[in-house]
Amino acid sequence: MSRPASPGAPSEAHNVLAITPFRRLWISLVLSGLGDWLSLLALVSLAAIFTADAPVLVRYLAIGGVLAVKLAPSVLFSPLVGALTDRLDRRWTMVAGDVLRGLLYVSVPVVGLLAPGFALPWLFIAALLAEIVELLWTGAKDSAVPNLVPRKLLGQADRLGLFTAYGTAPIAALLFAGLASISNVLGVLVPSLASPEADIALYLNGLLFFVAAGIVAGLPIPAHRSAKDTQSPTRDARILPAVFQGLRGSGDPVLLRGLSVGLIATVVAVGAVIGVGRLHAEGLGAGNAGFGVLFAAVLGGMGLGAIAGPRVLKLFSRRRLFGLTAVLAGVVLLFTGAVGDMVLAAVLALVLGVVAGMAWATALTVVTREIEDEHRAAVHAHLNGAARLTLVLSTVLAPVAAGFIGDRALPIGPLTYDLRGGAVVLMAVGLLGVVAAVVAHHRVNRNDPEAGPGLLPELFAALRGVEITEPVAEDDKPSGAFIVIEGGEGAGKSTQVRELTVWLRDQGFEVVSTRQPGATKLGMRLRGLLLDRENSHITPRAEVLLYAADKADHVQQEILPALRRGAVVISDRYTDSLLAYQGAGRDLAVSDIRDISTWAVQDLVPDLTVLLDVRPEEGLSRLSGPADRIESESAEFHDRVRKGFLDLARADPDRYLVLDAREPRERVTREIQKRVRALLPDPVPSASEAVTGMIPVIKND
Ligand SMILES: Nc1ncnc2c1ncn2[C@@H]1O[C@H](COP(=O)(O)OP(=O)(O)OP(=O)(O)O)[C@@H](O)[C@H]1O
Ligand SMILES: Cc1cn([C@H]2C[C@H](O)[C@@H](COP(=O)(O)O)O2)c(=O)[nH]c1=O
Repeated sequence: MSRPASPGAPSEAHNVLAITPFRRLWISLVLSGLGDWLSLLALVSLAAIFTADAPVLVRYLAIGGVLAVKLAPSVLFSPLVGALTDRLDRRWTMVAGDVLRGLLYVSVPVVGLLAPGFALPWLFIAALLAEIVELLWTGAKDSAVPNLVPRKLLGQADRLGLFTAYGTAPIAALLFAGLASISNVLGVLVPSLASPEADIALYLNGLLFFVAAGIVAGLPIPAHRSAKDTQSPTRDARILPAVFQGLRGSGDPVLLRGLSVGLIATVVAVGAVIGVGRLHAEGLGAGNAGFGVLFAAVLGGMGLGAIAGPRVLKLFSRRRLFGLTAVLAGVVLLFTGAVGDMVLAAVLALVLGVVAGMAWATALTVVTREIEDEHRAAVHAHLNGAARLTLVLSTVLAPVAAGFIGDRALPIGPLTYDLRGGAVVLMAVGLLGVVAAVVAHHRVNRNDPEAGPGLLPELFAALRGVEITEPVAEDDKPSGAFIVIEGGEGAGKSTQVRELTVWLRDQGFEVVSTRQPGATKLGMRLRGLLLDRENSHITPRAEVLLYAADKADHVQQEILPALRRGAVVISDRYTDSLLAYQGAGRDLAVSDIRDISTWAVQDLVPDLTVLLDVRPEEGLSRLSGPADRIESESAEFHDRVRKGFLDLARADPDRYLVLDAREPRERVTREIQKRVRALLPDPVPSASEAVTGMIPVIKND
């Protein structure tokens, strides 16, 4: 008799933390994550303390140097160590990595005590060595995870890993601020400590790493990667190629560039606070404790913003929300630099973190909703890489810039204003961030399918929880062009929608390619219902209404807004499918269905309908995969549908282009281009087909 698997068995678990070995690994990751962030804060503070009597330029350069040594290697070199760590024993690499890092961090205050003259150089050497060790440790950890977690839970483990890596930052910062605020007591209790808060933080750090090593030593991690091992998704992709290739790969480069610029602006704002935070807090009279609070505020705020982002203002366009939060981040940073009060600066840093986190989460929502499946992974990698790279650069360069600006006293009449380098950097980055975010906002919102009539009315309505619906005024005729590709199953509609979209975009037109059913959120659900073969019980009238509901939502939410902006909308199927499939195919009165569909689509008639005509047997034979509910209808049904389409075209020949879909697809494409060229308000000259830089504008007549 077979025994059921125990609830803790990896293959049975639904929550990755229910797997005991992974849970233990995770605890060790929390400890080493805390240690890592604590070491960053302590080393930056020590660099400031060791250079306390030096000119401000030297102090800022020392801080910039510590940040560069701590942050740059993991972003730039982590993909390179993957191959090396595959050859090392993973468990012992992690154990040795934790022990070595612990020893290196503990050595910094010890050397400071024994050889004060060598304290600063050793701080850099120890930090660099610890980062090199961390690279190997991370490689081993990434390839250990798939051994402890079944493949289906790797995504969950990856998300938890990311959450742990960043979530420990504000906790470590608060811990550091706590230690700093009792530094006087610590100094009295342990008089041998040169800089009590930083020294204690580094000793604590060592302890955290040693405990983490002890936990990992007991984990059942096979020594080497085996052929069947899945690679953990946490392993870093190469950042630079991801940044540049992702930018090229998207179907909507204007949107992607806008998202990149806006995100970079917010990330640079956060990096600037971290980079100049230590000496800025000192200028505000708060020292190490103030630095810890600023750090915790900005990174903790980011976490809160990232969680809150998808939940706030649900009725407000995500693209607009992204633009607004990016602009707000710049404005808040400007004030963070300008205020001369530590408490206010900390509150503003928290707000900055929240809006930056919201901008990040909102950008991801836009990508998930609007970037085509085949480009999405590349776009995610691009945004991730660009954000990490700019975070490191801005964190390192902000203190360098502040050092060169220096601290000055500006005489203003009888008063003097203390202008500190850190504050100037924060204000300048804030100002530049506002400009960059405004540009990003314009780019991202150029083709927003969700946007209401005006930003402020939409924002106020969303704040009140009311959705704004735009009435179609008589004189508010859409100015774009609406092209529909119709036909039976497998006629080549999607192929031709794709070709036409690329061709028109190359000519500089704004193109929205879409389909029925399934373009909106509701539409996707309806599509699932309508095409599921299990739903054989759907009655013909209900079917008409479900398809009509998809059309109503689609026209209101996507097609009309795009046409009003002047875009060319290309839809794979539209109302003629309803008339042909449900009217002719199901044998319902076509006139009834026409009334329902005209009402649903607010009388919107395409400027051109291309009918790709093919015998149903031939069209269906082109399709791969199991037939859906409609495809698996009888041959007679599909014959009636084909006849229904041809009857519609015959009744309105001016609006239709009927093409033989058995022709080679390139010829079909050329015929469609010929007809579309004549239709567009500013026709594309035949000679310009190879010219991609030309941007004809669709004008209002
Ligand atoms: N003119 C053509 N001649 C031969 N095959 C074609 C032609 N056009 C498209 N195809 C192929 O037929 C298959 C179906 O094409 P496509 O997905 O574009 O059809 P469709 O009409 O959108 O299908 P569906 O009814 O499922 O939406 C694809 O494999 C495509 O490559
Ligand atoms: C719009 C519309 C569609 N149908 C049918 C036609 C197809 O079988 C499916 C849609 O899937 P495809 O990917 O476009 O092939 O739905 C319909 O019966 N009525 C309609 O209005």
